[in-house]
Amino acid sequence: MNPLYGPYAPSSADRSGNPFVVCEGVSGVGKTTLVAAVAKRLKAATLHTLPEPLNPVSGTVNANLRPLPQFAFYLAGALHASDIAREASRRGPVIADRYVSSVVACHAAVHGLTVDQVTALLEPFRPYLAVPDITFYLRSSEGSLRERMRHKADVKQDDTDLLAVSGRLTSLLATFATVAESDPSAVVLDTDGRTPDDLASIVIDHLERRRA
Ligand SMILES: Nc1ncnc2c1ncn2[C@@H]1O[C@H](COP(=O)(O)OP(=O)(O)O)[C@@H](O)[C@H]1O
Ligand SMILES: Cc1cn([C@H]2C[C@H](O)[C@@H](COP(=O)(O)OP(=O)(O)O)O2)c(=O)[nH]c1=O
Repeated sequence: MNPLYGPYAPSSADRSGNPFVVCEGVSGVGKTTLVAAVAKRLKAATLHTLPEPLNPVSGTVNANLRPLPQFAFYLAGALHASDIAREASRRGPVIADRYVSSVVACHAAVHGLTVDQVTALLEPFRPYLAVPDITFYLRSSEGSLRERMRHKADVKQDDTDLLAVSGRLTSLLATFATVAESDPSAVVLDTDGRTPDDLASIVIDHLERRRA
């Protein structure tokens, strides 16, 4: 029996037709910039996975917890992000900078797990997780990524590791691709040679076509 009832049940989602949009991809690919550009044009609420109050302790958690408790920590972030998304989508569109796909893809890549194993662990919590209408998986060449990373604000240990730890970028690209393949909301967005504004127009076009 599904144990997510009573106090464990998700709050009712009266989204009034407001879209829940997600941007995914590796660090430095341009998620935060695109989320800000789309939010400005759509007057959408934004959220980030990991949300507050968990976000500031992620470095300590990554450094000190073994893989399973680390997963539980990021899962808590996704569950809380779902609550934030449900609440905000009562009032208007919502766009998220990372969400459940990042939890699966990052955790699998960092700990050398398969996407299937991490997905199985997540499965009992699915009924609680708000379902995105559309998830943009941002991609870029390694050259563009290195260039963007040089200018990125607030670079953390995971960001440095992405390009410094041997095989990390390759495995993250692979886990994101695997997650995208089984995501019915997935749209792959190539970002090379496109400005944040170009990309925001593409995102908004997709949303308008979905509504039509
Ligand atoms: N489409 C783009 N073309 C060129 N540079 C970009 C683009 N999108 C973002 N950037 C730049 O790349 C860097 C990383 O972007 P950011 O949005 O912080 O990435 P993420 O949130 O995916 O880590 C920033 O300096 C940003 O200005
Ligand atoms: C959401 C999530 C992020 N991460 C990692 C990915 C990022 O390298 C790092 C910080 O994410 P984030 O703050 O979104 O930074 P960025 O702007 O670099 O995308 O945390 C995980 O390892 N597991 C997760 O579940």
